[in-house]
Amino acid sequence: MAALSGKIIQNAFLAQHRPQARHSTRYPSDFCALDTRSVHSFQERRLRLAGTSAKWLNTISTAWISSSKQAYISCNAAQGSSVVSSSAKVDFLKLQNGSDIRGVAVGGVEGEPVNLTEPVTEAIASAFAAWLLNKKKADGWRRLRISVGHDSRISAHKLQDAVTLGITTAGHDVLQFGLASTPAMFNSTLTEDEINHLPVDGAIMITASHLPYNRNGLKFFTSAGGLNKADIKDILERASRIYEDSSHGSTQELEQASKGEVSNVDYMSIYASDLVKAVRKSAGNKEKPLEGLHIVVDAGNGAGGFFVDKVLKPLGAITTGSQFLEPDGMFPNHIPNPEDKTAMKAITQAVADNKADLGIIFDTDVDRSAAVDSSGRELNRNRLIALMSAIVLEEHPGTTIVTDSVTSDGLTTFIENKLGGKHHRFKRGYKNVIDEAIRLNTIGEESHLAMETSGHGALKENHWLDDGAYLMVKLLNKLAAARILNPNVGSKVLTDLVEGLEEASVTVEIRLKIDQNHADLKGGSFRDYGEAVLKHLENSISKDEHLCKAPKNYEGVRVSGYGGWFLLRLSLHDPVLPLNIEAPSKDDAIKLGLAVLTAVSEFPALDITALNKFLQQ
Ligand SMILES: O=P(O)(O)OC[C@H]1O[C@H](O)[C@H](O)[C@@H](O)[C@@H]1O
Repeated sequence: MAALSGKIIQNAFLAQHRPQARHSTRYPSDFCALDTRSVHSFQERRLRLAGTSAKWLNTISTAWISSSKQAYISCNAAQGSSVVSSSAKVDFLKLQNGSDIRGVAVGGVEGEPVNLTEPVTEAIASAFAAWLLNKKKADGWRRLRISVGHDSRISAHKLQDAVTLGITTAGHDVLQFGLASTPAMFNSTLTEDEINHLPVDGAIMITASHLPYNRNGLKFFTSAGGLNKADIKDILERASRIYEDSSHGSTQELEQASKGEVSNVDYMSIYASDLVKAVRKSAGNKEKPLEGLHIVVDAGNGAGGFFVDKVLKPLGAITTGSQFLEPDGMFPNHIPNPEDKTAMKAITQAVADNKADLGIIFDTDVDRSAAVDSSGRELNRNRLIALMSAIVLEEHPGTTIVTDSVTSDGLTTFIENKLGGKHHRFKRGYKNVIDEAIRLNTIGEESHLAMETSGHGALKENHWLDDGAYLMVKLLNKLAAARILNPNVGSKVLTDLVEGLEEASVTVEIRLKIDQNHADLKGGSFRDYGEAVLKHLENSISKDEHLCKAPKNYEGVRVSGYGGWFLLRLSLHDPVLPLNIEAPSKDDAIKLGLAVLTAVSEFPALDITALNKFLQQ
């Protein structure tokens, strides 16, 4: 292993810039105009590349980004990364966000310095290749094929170039997919297609999901699924060593550098055609099973626009009124997030304006989704889980549905009493939920669906891939099958499936921040502090006769009372204690909130302003 990663490290700083020369015509030739004969350290060479990228980004900005304000920010973006000094110390581990990598890729936002620079990204990509090679060491040294895709962010192209460089200089080949969805990237590790050199050994998606325009990140996949936290830590540690060691390159090493090839593949067409096939199959192989059905899509200017041209239209659906399909990394219309109220309002409005039968909304990288029925009823959060549970339980009676921790009591009753399934309410985090469903199957408890209220959902039949487009395809399958029997049915088929789901009239999430610099932490971590808050809350609850701790709970403190419930837990990533409350009335919600307030106000490092505000409303 040491020798293997040594080889990668060596190759990584033997960077030459040939891959750019092979890029598609999208790249202006001056982008590759680097003097590869002169010898520079790994970081210096990458800084020169960053400068060149700035020029390139300016050149393409009018095509890539529509408004002048956006073009200005894109220039800023490149400048932000090019000012990083080659001697700057980089804390790679700070870029870890659970099982993803996230950072600031665009400068200009106060207090948010760029930390996901091109040299850093390049080192991470080299490290992923080294990690992947190590995983496949049974095969011996060989050239890997890695697919690279990105969402619509304004830093997408410069990071794509950095990733490509990191992989090719390590001697491996890159398949560039361009604008792609996260699930499609995973899928490319499974697709059998010799002509397009598929499947790939690994895939990298450049995305920061719904986060603001200045962020970006990386997600990694192998055919076994998304990498876990430990893998990401391993990759970041390798990347740090690659970055640090880079100043030791020599002329001779540069001469010997092995370089991978770069090719462009229209993978989204391949991936989308599988979705089309799935819907046709559920409608007895009818060519246009959605003919006459009006479906509007809101891609939020992310990567989901393909769903209209490559999925819905071939299936015969009418898609007029679909909106925000064109990629725009400034997200000028709304945050591409099916949990966001403004985003849901936008798609609901589009359904109403167009008198559509169904609305579909995706997040930026299409691993999450939600729907709206023809009456404007939102099918997201608990309702979407209920709907998917109804579909999956028809196919697999009695199966266990694994969800995140903030799902409602009403959902449990619905799954268990109405649908005859089992609800396993686990932890927050899509990876946690998916891994738990996989674990249940390995210990003999059948589970076919893992879903979060955030709109992440994965099915066993789809390789446990959390794919927002596939979730919507499951809804389309249902519609297509129903229309075989009655060509006039619309989204009522779906709405009827969630009939009987009890919903609280008050649903709120309040996020309580922990001040990490507060003296009350006594030098300890925010996690320790948060745990202490939770312990204290648990004790105080046990003395309150109106409240009852949930008998089974996997994170935080979940309590029933006053006809509703609350959950206080530690955020997966941030120094925050999110508090979810659901209650039949505002009065009941306030009673639950007050029970929390009484316990947590003894912790001065906890900012309870948001809770007080809710209680005083
Ligand atoms: O714990 P929180 O701060 O609420 O964040 C929880 C969320 O974190 C990430 O965004 C994960 O991708 C989600 O799957 C998860 O739901």
